[in-house]
Amino acid sequence: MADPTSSQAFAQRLKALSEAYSKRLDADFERLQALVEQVVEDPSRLDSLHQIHAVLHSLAGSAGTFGFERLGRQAREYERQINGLLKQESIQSLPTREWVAQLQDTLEADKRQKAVVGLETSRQDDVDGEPAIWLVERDPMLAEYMAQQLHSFGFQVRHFSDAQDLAEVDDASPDLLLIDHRGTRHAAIKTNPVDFWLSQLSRYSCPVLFTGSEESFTARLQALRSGGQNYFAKPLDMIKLASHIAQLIKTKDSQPERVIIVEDDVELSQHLACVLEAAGMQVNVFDHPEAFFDALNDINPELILMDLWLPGITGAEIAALLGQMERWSQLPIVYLSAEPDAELRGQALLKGGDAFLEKPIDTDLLVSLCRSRVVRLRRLEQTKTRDALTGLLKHASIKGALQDQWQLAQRKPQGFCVVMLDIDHFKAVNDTYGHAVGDLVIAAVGTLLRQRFRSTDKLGRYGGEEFTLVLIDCTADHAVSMVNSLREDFSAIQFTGGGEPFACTLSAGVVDNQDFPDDTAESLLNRADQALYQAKNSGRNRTCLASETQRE
Ligand SMILES: Nc1nc2c(ncn2[C@@H]2O[C@H](COP(=O)(O)OP(=O)(O)OP(=O)(O)O)[C@@H](O)[C@H]2O)c(=O)[nH]1
Repeated sequence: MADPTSSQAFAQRLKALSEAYSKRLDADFERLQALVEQVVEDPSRLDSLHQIHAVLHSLAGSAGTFGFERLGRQAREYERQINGLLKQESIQSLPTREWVAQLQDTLEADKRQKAVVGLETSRQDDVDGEPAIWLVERDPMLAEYMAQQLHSFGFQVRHFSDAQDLAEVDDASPDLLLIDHRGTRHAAIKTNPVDFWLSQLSRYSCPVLFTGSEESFTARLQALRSGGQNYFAKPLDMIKLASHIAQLIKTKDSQPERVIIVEDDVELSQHLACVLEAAGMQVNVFDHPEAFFDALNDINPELILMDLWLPGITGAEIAALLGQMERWSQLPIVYLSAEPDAELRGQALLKGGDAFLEKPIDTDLLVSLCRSRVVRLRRLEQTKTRDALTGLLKHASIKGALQDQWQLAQRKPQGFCVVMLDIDHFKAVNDTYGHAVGDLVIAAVGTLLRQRFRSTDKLGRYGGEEFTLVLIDCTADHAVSMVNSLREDFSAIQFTGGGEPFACTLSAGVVDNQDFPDDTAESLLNRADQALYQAKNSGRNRTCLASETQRE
């Protein structure tokens, strides 16, 4: 583990933030105490009860995020009880002084054993080109905390303390909006929050995530109806949130859908290709099946649009042949047909295809059908090939991806690099802070990798705390510099376990396929591994290049 003092600026900032929040808690408690006294003296003071509710609501939302988890939970429970009283508009069972005393005790206990399991960072500098998140959060301290943490994953955060400030900004260019569902003083938020957000957000085309203080079905449904792609209840798990954001934002850089059209009407296929390419897809057209079968591996299609009647063969027969090949058996196939015979259509579907698109083809329908089928296929692939903790390719998949890349480079010379990465002294992280904190560290590597590299690169979790990258079209110099920048970012991330901040480092071994033209995929991987061990043996927290050490 890196010496935590190496991130002094961060530690100071974190400490200042934590102290400021503690002060705010003291002020909240004073206020709570005064309000409770008012209600005890005069039980008809519904206004005071409303204010108690507001203080508890704010505590419930923010305390957990700053590490006062039990305090947050207790405040949430009292908030729930007051909600019940407010609904009845009567103060039968008063919020007693005991509540405040209990909250105070919990606060002291949380302070004594502040077991923050979270992630903070010292990374402060804005970098051009980093995805921009616009954050609407009325609690300035929570906003600063969130911004700081998201920054470590390479996001620029612009903070708005109220949705109305957001409305005053002329451009609407964030990559993602992260909004507290109650993040405005506007009166409409109380009466019709869904309509309020729909009208506020109509000019944005980026993904929207909502945060909120309640974890309930209603809160989630409201966020969904307000245009949110997801909802995160406070206290926020910043690693999950950052990982989710990284996935959503990645779509900017995501690969085009790979579509094959098999159609003997050349004008029609060119027209369809033109429409799909204009929608950003990558299209290959074939007018006879042999060439199509030969090209499958290289194109690696995600959808086939198939004419039902081709010279000498039917589209349904091609679908049946594909179904027999393990690699292509799940590939979505859409028949292009003007076939009116329902029985024939039914038989074609039984042989393999998934759907029919009527000729003449409605181009809007064509685009949305292709897109939705590919999205579904990618999701399915994701669950089969991706490691749940990191979202990276699993062991067998990254090895398969390396093999595919190596084969491609045999046919069409292309430079690529293989990188083996390993977290330094990771056993000590597990031993000191527990397996759950270790998992967070592994997950953070996954998120950083997905954030830092292109979608064309292959990123995998080789096993445990070891990662394999296949960087396409990449020279050794470029790979080393990217890995070094990744290592630097990672070492700036400040984790905390058992209340104690700590940082981790990475070691890496890199090999360039062009330095070893006679190597197999397996031996390239071994060379990267040997280079990694050289990095470990020469002090860790560094990158070694195989060509420097192993050229025979
Ligand atoms: N938390 C967690 N730990 C894991 C996981 N997979 C493997 N590990 C642990 O990772 C640790 C790897 O430790 P070692 O191989 O000894 O290496 P190291 O401590 O990182 O030391 P160096 O690599 O030499 O710097 C072992 O303690 C494993 O139990 C996982 O999914 N989660």
